Amino acid sequence: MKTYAVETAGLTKRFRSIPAVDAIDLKIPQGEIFGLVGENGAGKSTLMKLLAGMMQPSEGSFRLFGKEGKEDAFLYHRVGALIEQPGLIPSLTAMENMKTKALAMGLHDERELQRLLALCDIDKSGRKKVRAFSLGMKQRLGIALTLINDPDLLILDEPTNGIDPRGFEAIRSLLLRLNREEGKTIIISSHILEELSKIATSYGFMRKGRIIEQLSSQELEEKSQEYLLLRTPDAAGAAVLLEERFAVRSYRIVSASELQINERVDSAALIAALVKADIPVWECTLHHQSLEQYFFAKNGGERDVESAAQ
Ligand SMILES: Nc1ncnc2c1ncn2[C@@H]1O[C@H](COP(=O)(O)OP(=O)(O)OP(=O)(O)O)[C@@H](O)[C@H]1O
Repeated sequence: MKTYAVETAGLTKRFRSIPAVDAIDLKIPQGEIFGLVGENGAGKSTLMKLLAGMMQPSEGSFRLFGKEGKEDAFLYHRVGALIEQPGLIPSLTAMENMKTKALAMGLHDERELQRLLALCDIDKSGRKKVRAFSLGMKQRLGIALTLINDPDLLILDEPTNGIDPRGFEAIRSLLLRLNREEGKTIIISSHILEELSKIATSYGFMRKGRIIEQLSSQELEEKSQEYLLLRTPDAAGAAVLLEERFAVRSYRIVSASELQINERVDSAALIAALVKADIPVWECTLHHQSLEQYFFAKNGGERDVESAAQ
């Protein structure tokens, strides 16, 4: 049976009766890097705080690694969270910050702390105080702090926000290492899908407190690839021809007069074959949808429909 790191059922959090997280049913299998995507105010941080035990739900429940989240206090030792500010003490060094948190948790293994600092590439900062760190270094130290209790699930809220490309690359390779070599499940949020796409293995699109779509990186890749759009009065007939003559399986009948073809196909040969079969072709155009376009179609597109209806 598949083990889920996270399973939520109707998980809801309201602030003054307004839902910030609205009846979310979500399943995240163990071993994933789950990218939580959504615009500002979508409810990402609130969802993460609920899962990290930093907030109580108004309704609903969740399970972590198959156990009831809010009932099993021990379970939170399996979770490491970096939400909003990393909670660093600016007047201390990286190691002093690590020791302070470790002592508060009753842990004393200095060699392990040194290993974590090296893993997060922050071990060479020596006597430098945290206040002199770059944003990227602070975030990496923030991640090192979340690793002290060796959690199985890491919850990271926009850890790459405001970080330059080099800093981003360092965090990206760190997270991939934590996932692949140390087997950690990671939930990471961002409003920049392009960034997440370099890390995530699956995604949840969040809007107005709801998960509006959950899909794997492969599915997202397919949806954001090039496609051929065929406009014809007989989309169904064209689809049959496409399958029989061109062995194309990946297509979608968008409407009675539109066919989206997701596989590469010789468009000139296709048009010739359609015309020969008495299927008129009004238009045949190549389109490319970027990840960003896909994201905005999910967000802005639906908003436009709603506001037009109001
Ligand atoms: N403690 C709180 N009290 C009242 N309202 C809150 C509180 N925390 C969040 N909210 C509201 O809940 C909604 C979701 O906020 P949340 O911070 O979870 O979104 P987000 O997707 O993480 O956004 P951002 O990317 O800006 O952090 C927002 O409308 C926010 O104003």
